[in-house]
Amino acid sequence: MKPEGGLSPQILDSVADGVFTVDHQWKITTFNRAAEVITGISQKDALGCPCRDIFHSDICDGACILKQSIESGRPITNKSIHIIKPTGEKIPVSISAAPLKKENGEIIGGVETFRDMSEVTQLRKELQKSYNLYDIISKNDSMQRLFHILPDLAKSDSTVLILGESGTGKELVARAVHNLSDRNRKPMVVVNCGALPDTLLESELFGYLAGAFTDAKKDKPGYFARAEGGTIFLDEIGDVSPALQVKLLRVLQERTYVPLGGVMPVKADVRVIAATNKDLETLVQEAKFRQDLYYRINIAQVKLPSLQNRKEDIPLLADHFVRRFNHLKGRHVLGLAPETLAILMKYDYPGNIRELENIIEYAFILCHHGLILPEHLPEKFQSHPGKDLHVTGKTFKLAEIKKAAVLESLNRNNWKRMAVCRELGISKGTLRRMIQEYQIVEPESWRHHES
Ligand SMILES: Nc1ncnc2c1ncn2[C@@H]1O[C@H](COP(=O)(O)OP(=O)(O)OP(=O)(O)O)[C@@H](O)[C@H]1O
Repeated sequence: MKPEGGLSPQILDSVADGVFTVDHQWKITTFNRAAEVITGISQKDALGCPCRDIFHSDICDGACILKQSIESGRPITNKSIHIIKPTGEKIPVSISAAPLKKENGEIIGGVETFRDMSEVTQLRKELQKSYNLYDIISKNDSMQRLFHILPDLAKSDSTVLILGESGTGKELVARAVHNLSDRNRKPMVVVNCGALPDTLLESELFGYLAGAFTDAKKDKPGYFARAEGGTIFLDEIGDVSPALQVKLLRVLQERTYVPLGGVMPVKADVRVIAATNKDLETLVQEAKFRQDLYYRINIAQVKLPSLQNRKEDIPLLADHFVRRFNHLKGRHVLGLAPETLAILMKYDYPGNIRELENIIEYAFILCHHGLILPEHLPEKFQSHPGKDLHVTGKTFKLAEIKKAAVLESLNRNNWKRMAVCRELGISKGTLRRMIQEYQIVEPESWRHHES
């Protein structure tokens, strides 16, 4: 029998993709052979069931693509989601949805096709393994070369100098060198040399003995002592004063240092990794950085490219941060919508990877499930603030987006306003003003609840 909407079961069964149709009550009216194979549910059991009972997908609550397509009257293609089989197995699928129309144009339900992506996902995972070394993610050529040499560099025990703009992953690379080295059972101590005044930095690095100064009641070990047997990471080495540079040179040359207030040198079995976002050669020419120290630390040099120069990494890194924040915040955000990725690919990232990470963290404030859309990005990406935004072909006003975010959060949190403020990161006063401005009315059913 040919179901309403004109889809012939014989033709559908010869299609390799899963196909099903639903009526206005989301009850399944067609379910082809491939759908049976992918879901593990027979056509007999599926027909007449609400589609969410069959697919248990991560978008059934809230971000249903089929619903969006039926409501907008437009097809939606190639969205990646997961469905859950009766065995509990989670299957990655790529889905497309379209409204199902009668010949007179009346919408009578929807049709969805889905493709099993398990094999592709497995292959992608294997490929991604080669794009990942101790949480450093990159497919960029120069980074791939770095991945290749890093294990040998780590084992060599020599001093490493890491150069790169702020936020390019210098500390991450230092950690990988430490973890890949034979010192990995001992600590890696991180020192931000630019953050402390000179005298304090010296006592923090080398420690002091009781009586070294008025407040020194007892001996205090410094960072070098704490890193004994392990690694010290001297970040912002370009900011160290000339006086302290002499003392660092001594540690590197003689492997000893003298704590403040002491006379006897103490042995230091510590590997030094230094990093800077400054141009050390220029500092040497300007006599602001000692040449002999520069030669001592510049034995093995690692240069990290800016994100601007490895834009091919943006999709990988964005995916990585989505996974990380899903894990940290217990969410099920699916990833970036193609139009969001297009916006992020065009941006310059003066703050490099740290800035991309912050952008994704911000998007998690507004996006709770489904895909990260352009309106979830920080204000600077909203191309015409106050004017219309174009999202997936539909036109929204910025105010409409904010209203939708507030309304969605109120409903999600059962109109508990404190919870909404926490979720959206706004004050109670701001929420009150937004409710008034957007004329949001609390439904009758919640009035008697505490808010
Ligand atoms: N290649 C990468 N893959 C995954 N995450 C990265 C990568 N590079 C940097 N990050 C992340 O970006 C953030 C900044 O990295 P990191 O602190 O290592 O940069 P940095 O160059 O040391 O910055 P600064 O010079 O400001 O100290 C961290 O959260 C780090 O985990």
